[in-house]
Parts: sequence; structure tokens; C-alpha cells
Amino acid sequence: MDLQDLGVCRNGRPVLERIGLRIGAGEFVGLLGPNGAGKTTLLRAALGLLPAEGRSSLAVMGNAERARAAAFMPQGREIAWPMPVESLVALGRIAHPGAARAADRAAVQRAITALHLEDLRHRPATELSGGEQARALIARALAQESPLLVADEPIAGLDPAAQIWVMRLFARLAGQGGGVLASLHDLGLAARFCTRLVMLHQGRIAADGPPETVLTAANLARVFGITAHLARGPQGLLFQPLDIIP
Ligand SMILES: Nc1ncnc2c1ncn2[C@@H]1O[C@H](COP(=O)(O)OP(=O)(O)OP(=O)(O)O)[C@@H](O)[C@H]1O
Repeated sequence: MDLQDLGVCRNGRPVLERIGLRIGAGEFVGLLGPNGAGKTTLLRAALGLLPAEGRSSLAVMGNAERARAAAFMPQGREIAWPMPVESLVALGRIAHPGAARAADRAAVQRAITALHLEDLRHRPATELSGGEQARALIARALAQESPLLVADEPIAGLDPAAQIWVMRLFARLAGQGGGVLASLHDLGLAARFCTRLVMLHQGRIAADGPPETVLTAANLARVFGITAHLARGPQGLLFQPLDIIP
């Protein structure tokens, strides 16, 4: 994915300005920023779901080509139809109309296993809990088996174990040569699992690089208005928010 000089105005007000971002194979990029910083706007504009200035390599593609290039897990979790979880996950395969049925079934099974949905696969998706619905929607995106996974707050509302295994899954996808771009509010899990962090502040990129270089005291103070402790432990980078800067 390649964004050049991307800009978005809402109601005549710029909410995203001069965004340049290239995400390649093997990267798990965490998109950070306070509420209203422009994370969802960036993800949607990058996918061509919002009118934007500048250029996005995905937005210029036709729908079918884009569906093969990138999967999207949106922030809104509403599931409209009471279809079984398995059928919802299988919707991800629409991106591959010519695929053999066995390939489709295998991709759906892999996604169901990866998101621990075995026991829920025959349940109507509309009757799942919020966290279970989030897992089903991540599985749908995963079943798409596109080289880039774009996810808007994928771990919001998940329990601690599910948050860790979803982050581990995304890190593994990147380790296997995929690309992942996920907006995240949990800076601790972002520090630990992402290969790169992009910090948005008031619609612009304030910092971009490896977690240690982005989660600095100066960036955290300027963008989030917090102090934090950052250290390297046996599990990787450990991040602990400490206080609000008055
Ligand atoms: N439909 C809209 N019309 C007008 N302004 C909008 C619209 N959607 C978003 N905005 C504004 O654009 C800015 C960026 O919103 P966005 O949803 O991208 O933020 P975010 O970083 O994803 O926030 P959050 O962490 O709260 O999800 C905000 O100021 C928001 O009020």
C-alpha cells in the first residue's frame, strides 16, 4: 500500500493532511493516535471508501482487484443478517470468485481455527457477543487471504487472552510475508507486537518507525498528553502508561 500526499476534508474541515505512507510485505504496522486523530479516516481513505485528495495505490483499483489486494475489518461491528458464523466468514471468499470450492473451504476453516470460532461456527452471527462478533469479522477478513490486512481497532472489546492471540496472529501473518495495518488504542500491545508504529496527531503523521523510536517521552507528551514507562523485558518491549500531563 502506498499513500502519497493523502488529504481528507469533512464538512469543509481538513481531518487528514499530507499523509505519506508505504506499507510493505512483512510489516505489522500499528496506527496510533488519540480519539479523533484521523485513524479511521486514514484507513477508509486508503481503501478508497472516502473521497480524498492525493493518491492511494488501493483506491485507484477496481473493486475486484482491491478485494484481492487488501482485506478490511471495519470499526463498526454491526452484522446485519442472522447468518451462521461460518457463512459470514465465507463472505471473505467473494474476493476469489474463480477459486476451487476446496480452497474456499480450507481458507474458511483456517480462519475459524485461527480465531477460535469452532464452537460458534453454526450460531447466527447476530446473536454473538460483541467480542465474538469482532472475532468473526476478523476471521472474515482473514479468509480473504489478501496480502494486506487492514483492521480498524480489531482488539477493541476483546478479552485479554483474545487480544494477545489476535496480536500474535497478526505478527505471525507479517512474519510469513503479509502486511498488516491496524489502528490500536492499546499502546502496550502495539509496542510488544508491531514491527512499526505510525502515530497520528490532528490529522498528520507525528512519528513513524520502530516502536522504541515512536513511543518516546516527547511524542507521548505531545500527542497523548501522558507520561509512560518503556522498557525491554523478556517478552519484548513493555509499555506502561503512568499519568496524565496536567
Ligand atoms: N462523517 C463525518 N463528518 C464530519 N466529521 C467527521 C466524520 N467522521 C469523522 N469526522 C471527524 O474526523 C476526525 C477524525 O475522525 P476519525 O474517526 O478518523 O478519528 P479516529 O482517530 O479514528 O478516532 P477514534 O480513536 O475515536 O476512533 C474527527 O475530528 C471526527 O470528528
